[in-house]
Amino acid sequence: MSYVNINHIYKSYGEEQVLDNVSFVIERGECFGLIGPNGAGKSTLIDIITGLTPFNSGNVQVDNLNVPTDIVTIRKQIGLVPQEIALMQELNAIANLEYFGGLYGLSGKLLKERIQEALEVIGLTNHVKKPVKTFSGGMQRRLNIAAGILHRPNFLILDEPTVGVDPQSRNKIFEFIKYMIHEYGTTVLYTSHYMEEVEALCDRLFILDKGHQIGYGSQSEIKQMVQDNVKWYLEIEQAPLNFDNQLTQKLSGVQQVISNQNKYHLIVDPLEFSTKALLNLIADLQLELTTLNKEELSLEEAFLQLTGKSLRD
Ligand SMILES: Nc1ncnc2c1ncn2[C@@H]1O[C@H](COP(=O)(O)OP(=O)(O)OP(=O)(O)O)[C@@H](O)[C@H]1O
Repeated sequence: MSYVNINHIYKSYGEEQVLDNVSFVIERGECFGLIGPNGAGKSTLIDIITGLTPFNSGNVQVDNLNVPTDIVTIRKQIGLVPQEIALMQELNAIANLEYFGGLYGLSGKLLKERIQEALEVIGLTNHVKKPVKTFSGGMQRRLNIAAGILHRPNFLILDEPTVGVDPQSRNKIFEFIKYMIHEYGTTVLYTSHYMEEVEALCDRLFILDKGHQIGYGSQSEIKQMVQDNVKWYLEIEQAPLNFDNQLTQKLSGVQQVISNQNKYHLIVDPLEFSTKALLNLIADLQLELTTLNKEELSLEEAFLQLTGKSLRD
């Protein structure tokens, strides 16, 4: 059942078209990934959904309510965890959460209970008395998240929640997201530049680049969009140092080589690439091939194929 409907959204800042006919649906209770290179328009879209930025045309609905007309009711359902840490550095964790809980209209016993639960699910119960300025980056990120869930939102929007956090804090954040979905049926919109995170958390996703839809659907649907690209994995005993270059220069259709010691991943265009030519090259160089397998592209590889490798300003 759809929970968020984004229909034909256009948004410009002056001359710049920042969102160009963007449409997608987020199902109730799913973790939906919104990914794209820098400047793609992800934060602008989040600002539109949360009623912080107007749009030029199209319509946005959350739980059958319209943005911006019904934004006051919609906001009660939303927990927004912004990219920037929004905490009062001189105050401790409890005082910060009391402040944010107050903004959501919580008080007394209920507020105390919600603060305790938020601290537990995000793993901060042992650090409640120290001022936030003494917290590590990961602890601050986790407290930032706790502040966004005190009112038990149906719809949790996490804008790059793992920037600058260590793997332990990142795992805790992942556990927390799964807990919210499992325990409360929360719908999650998750943006990140880390493809392996989106791969692990999100069943469906939308890829945005310079305001345009590049891909939309399940992970396997996205990977099928680049089915023209195939990945081969090979292991070679004692390969020469320049073997990477030989693979790209001497074989046609090799688009990318990722190597680590004697292990090589080749992304190739199957219309041009020939395994026979690869085997001939290995034989000519008198190398010993120990493994050769065809592999599925990772989400990151599919993303790079779809959005290209040119740097964004
Ligand atoms: N308030 C604003 N005024 C003018 N242009 C803006 C404004 N906010 C964003 N933009 C422009 O809109 C485009 C999309 O920006 P946005 O921040 O939405 O992208 P993003 O995908 O969130 O990027 P990042 O991954 O770097 O956070 C960029 O070109 C940006 O410069």
